[in-house]
Amino acid sequence: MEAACGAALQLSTLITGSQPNVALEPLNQRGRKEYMTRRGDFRLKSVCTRQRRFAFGLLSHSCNHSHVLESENSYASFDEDWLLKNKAQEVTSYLNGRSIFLVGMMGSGKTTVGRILSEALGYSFTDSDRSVELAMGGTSVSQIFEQCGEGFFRDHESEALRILSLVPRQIVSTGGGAVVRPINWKYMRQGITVFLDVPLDALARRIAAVGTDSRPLLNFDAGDAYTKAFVGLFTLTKKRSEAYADADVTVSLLDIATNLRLEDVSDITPTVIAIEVLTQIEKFLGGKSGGALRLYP
Ligand SMILES: Nc1ncnc2c1ncn2[C@@H]1O[C@H](COP(=O)(O)OP(=O)(O)O)[C@@H](O)[C@H]1O
Ligand SMILES: O=C(O)C1=C[C@@H](OP(=O)(O)O)[C@@H](O)[C@H](O)C1
Repeated sequence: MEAACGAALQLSTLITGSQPNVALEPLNQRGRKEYMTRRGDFRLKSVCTRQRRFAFGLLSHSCNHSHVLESENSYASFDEDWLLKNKAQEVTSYLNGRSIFLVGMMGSGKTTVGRILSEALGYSFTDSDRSVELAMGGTSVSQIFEQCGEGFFRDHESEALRILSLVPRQIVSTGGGAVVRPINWKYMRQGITVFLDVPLDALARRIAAVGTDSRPLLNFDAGDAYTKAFVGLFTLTKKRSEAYADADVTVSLLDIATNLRLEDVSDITPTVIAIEVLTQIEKFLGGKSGGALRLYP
């Protein structure tokens, strides 16, 4: 590994992101939620297991369930995936091939949401951490930190982003610390930068669920997984919040939850977050900021 620390990056391996063929797996019990309007309010309710296709009263669905649309209560629901596809189609022309760089803290969903976006847009998906690992012959990020130090990892992360910035039509999930180096912004600004803003408590819960082993900056000796994650993320957030705010677009889970009248951001599915990413990008690029396919009023 000592030798590997000094080895030059194998640049050719850096741009081999996986292709957009990833199936969306439900992340919680609610899975594929459906959103219902009731006199303009949105409520979450599962009404039918088959595909529905309508939004806000513009009915065009293939489900015979009798309560999908009720004129008295103005019920209408739509399928998240259908909405995502339509939004992706709308945004494609505005993007004009530009890549999307997702930034945000560890656990903010850059990889999960990024894969969904790549599939919807027909873009390739690359995780910059995986690019660094590939360039280091498969050595994990944790091992690189342990054996070569954070500075070494950051140098290779910058090189990975430089190369990735040359490639159009891709979704890049960046490492949480990529925003701290100004040079990385130069690379990421070749595309559109999107900050996934997730409350600390939700981040810590997500990371605690999978453990801190693969995240060296959160892997302290003391405390349970949630406490380690929360304390580590809290410290890092203080140092990074200004940098994240430099992203072209911010997608705030708290804002989405407020608009959808959800009590807990954990109830927001990755697909809904992906839709909001596209909506905000469209707004940023001067599109019609939602138009007929808005997620909420
Ligand atoms: N919207 C979400 N709701 C619930 N869990 C999520 C959501 N997005 C991501 N997760 C989970 O959180 C963890 C971290 O997500 P990940 O996409 O790997 O984040 P990042 O790439 O930003 O570190 C994973 O276990 C993932 O399944
Ligand atoms: O926040 C950070 O400094 C880091 C985030 C990690 O990536 P994810 O954000 O994908 O977990 C990885 O790059 C490394 O452990 C450092």
